[in-house]
Amino acid sequence: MNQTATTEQAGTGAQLELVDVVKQYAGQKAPAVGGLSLTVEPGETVMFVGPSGCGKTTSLKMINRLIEPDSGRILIDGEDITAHDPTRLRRSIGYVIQGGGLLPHMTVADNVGLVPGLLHWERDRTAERVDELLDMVGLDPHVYRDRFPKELSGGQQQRVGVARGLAADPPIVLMDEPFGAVDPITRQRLQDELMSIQEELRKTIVCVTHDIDEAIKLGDRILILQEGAHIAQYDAPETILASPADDFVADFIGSGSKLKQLTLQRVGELGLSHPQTCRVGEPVAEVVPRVEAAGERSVVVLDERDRPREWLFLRTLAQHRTVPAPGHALQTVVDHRSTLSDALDAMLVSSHGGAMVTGARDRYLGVISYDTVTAHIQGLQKEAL
Ligand SMILES: Nc1ncnc2c1ncn2[C@@H]1O[C@H](COP(=O)(O)OP(=O)(O)OP(=O)(O)O)[C@@H](O)[C@H]1O
Repeated sequence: MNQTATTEQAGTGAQLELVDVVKQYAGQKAPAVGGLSLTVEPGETVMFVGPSGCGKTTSLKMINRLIEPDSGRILIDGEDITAHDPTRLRRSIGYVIQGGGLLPHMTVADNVGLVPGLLHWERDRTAERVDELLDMVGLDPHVYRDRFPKELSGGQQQRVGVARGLAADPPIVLMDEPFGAVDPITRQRLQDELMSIQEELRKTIVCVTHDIDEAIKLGDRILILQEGAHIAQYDAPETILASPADDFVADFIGSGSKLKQLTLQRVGELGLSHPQTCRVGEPVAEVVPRVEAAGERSVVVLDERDRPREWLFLRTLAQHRTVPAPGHALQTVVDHRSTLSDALDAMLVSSHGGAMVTGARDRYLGVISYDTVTAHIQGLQKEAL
């Protein structure tokens, strides 16, 4: 394990239980949430999906009492939190919203350190935690901690929002359409990052989304709700795809569920190849013979923290004396927990017929080739016949 992960290892998730929770807004004929009961196990990620207005957000916000339930009980590790002081409760549950919800007049560090500050953490401890979290969500603390939200891209703001939700190491994190406001490629990167963070932290995460593919990708279980927050199905994605409980669920997940298997299959489950690598700053005169001796025409460039920075043809590399550090962001990198459909997207912009694959903290693991993915898809298609 890496050196910065020590403080989070204790922070595993708590069990969350809703028992017959009801909410009816004034002036509404029927309850928005008409008696919802469910259990989320410690460390589990549960995705809430369902048609617009079915009560997803209301259900989520009752968990941290941003909305007060009319009746029912909400238990964290068996303890009824409806009796708790709501402000204290909200500090103990992480909350991530669309766009990040950052306070514009506060720096990135102050935004992330907000809840630790309210909990009276020592300043040094907060500062250390802020840097650790920025690093975890893929933002270099030295570059970003003193910036203001308006100096960040939408994806970066959302990353800060995720860091803020995790700052006080809460056992439960609620997310409301966390990646709804960013473009598809950024969204995919953020989803990948969340998966690798979750692999490390095992928080209990409840996340509302409109996107069934996102639910399939991120969820250990998916809660499909009908109007009034009535449960249509609550199961693992594989089960929902293979055996939808009824026509409502079948319609909701849509056609092409074989294709959705692609959304389920992870890059890390297929074989990776291991082409030659080199380091930023290494003399090109040493790299080229090594790569040529291996019979290869290109080389993966890693930085000092083992992160892939570039995938270069030798003819391009030969124009330099030392291996250069590219300034641009890479499109052809996928997390090992990314889905095959994400990998295919990344490969479409690659001239190497593949994508570089990373593990925890963006460390390089190997390369997945277009041929491996297409052979796998053909296998799936044969099985489906
Ligand atoms: N403050 C409110 N006052 C009155 N009715 C409300 C209020 N908030 C939500 N509702 C109603 O309660 C029902 C559930 O709303 P909720 O926002 O929980 O649904 P949702 O599934 O999250 O919807 P969406 O997917 O569109 O965000 C809807 O009929 C909505 O119109």
